[in-house]
Amino acid sequence: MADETVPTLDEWAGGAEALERLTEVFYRSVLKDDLIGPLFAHMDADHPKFVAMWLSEVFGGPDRYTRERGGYPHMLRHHIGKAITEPQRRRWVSLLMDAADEVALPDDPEFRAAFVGYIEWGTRLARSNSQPGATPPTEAPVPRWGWGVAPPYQP
Ligand code: HEM
Repeated sequence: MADETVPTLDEWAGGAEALERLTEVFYRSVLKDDLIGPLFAHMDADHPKFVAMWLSEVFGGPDRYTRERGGYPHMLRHHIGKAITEPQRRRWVSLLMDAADEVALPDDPEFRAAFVGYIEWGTRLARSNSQPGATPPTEAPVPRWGWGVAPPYQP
């Protein structure tokens, strides 16, 4: 059973609003980036909102991406065949971390460790699922990410 006294990562981050601010700033810099900008040239204007919904659900918030956007299968379809390279993955991570600082997501060690842990995991899956001939599972729940070994420090 979840420990009710420990906030979710979504709550700690500031909820949907904070994650939307994050993805707005992030995709603004992605679009200007030489290495990964071209991959996103035709993205939906609401793409930042959809990715914020995904992140909020992963981090323990409401299951809006599953209910309103098609869940894991829909997200997966967007990565299939994109042949994301390791330098592109690293740039994606790096720009997201810059955006996290810019919008002032909580910068305590516990939150950032959990946040970067999911982002490393998720981007490595996105890269491998995007390779030609990849056969990732086509059905799966949206993953749920928690604090791991270091919940918020409470003296
Ligand atoms: C934790 C890592 C990642 C997450 C959570 C994530 C999440 C998502 C989601 C939710 C969508 C679908 C949005 C929708 O519902 O319309 C999407 C699409 C996409 N993602 Fe990712 N992604 C990740 C990593 C990456 C990486 C590393 C790249 C490439 C460097 C990438 C490239 C794309 C592209 C090109 C699309 C389609 C954009 C379009 O609409 O044209 N993603 N991603």
